[in-house]
Amino acid sequence: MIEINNLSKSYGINKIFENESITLTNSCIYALVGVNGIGKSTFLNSIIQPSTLDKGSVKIDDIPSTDFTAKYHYAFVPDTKDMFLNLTGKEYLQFVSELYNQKEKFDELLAIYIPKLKLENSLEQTISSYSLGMKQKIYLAGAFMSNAQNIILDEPFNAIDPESTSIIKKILFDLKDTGKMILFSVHNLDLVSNFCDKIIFIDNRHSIFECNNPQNFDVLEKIFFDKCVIKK
Ligand SMILES: Nc1ncnc2c1ncn2[C@@H]1O[C@H](COP(=O)(O)OP(=O)(O)OP(=O)(O)O)[C@@H](O)[C@H]1O
Repeated sequence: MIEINNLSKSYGINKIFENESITLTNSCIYALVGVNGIGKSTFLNSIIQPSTLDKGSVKIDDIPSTDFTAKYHYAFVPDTKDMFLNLTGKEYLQFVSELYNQKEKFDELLAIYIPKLKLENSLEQTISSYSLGMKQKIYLAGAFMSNAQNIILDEPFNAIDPESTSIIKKILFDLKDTGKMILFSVHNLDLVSNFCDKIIFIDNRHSIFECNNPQNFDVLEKIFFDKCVIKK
């Protein structure tokens, strides 16, 4: 569970958020939606980097995000694909496993996620040699294998083919069923119209509002055009 209270954030004179509050509950998949440059990554970074907040507070599983132990309660995959390039895929996953104290379950989780993500033949290669989609999948595998309660993903479906998209959605569903909170940002409404439980919109005035997923692309698109698109 993640509670965000009175979040305010500006970059110089560019005000992104002012006094925004929202609570993200367990056993729920949230998609974060808004036009380019409105503040989706800024919102995600506000959760994981408390020092970047101008004002407000974040609690992760009731622990203030400023407390170091809060870090063990979430796994975050940023939108950059250039992390840990000199490690092999397996070394990266071992590193994440140790970080999150999941060493004992490493082999079991590896056997679950790696075949699903079709990374069996790449584990011994360095991440630098991976394609964009393979990099994305190894970072996602790390998040899944961390067993963190809250999974936060910036554009997880970028560079992912339709087959793997479907597999990753199924994995997220399964993780939700074990009680996890999942939050991800997305540009493509098609991807979420029949997938997540709730949509968090950042509207054209940088206000955050949440709604149940209407499970209908046309309805979702109408909300997006009415509320999120910046009118000239
Ligand atoms: N480090 C920074 N310094 C200055 N301005 C920034 C910085 N990071 C982001 N911004 C600005 O903040 C605004 C929100 O950026 P952010 O990356 O959060 O948007 P986004 O919704 O994730 O965009 P996109 O959909 O294009 O990925 C943009 O106007 C961006 O230019």
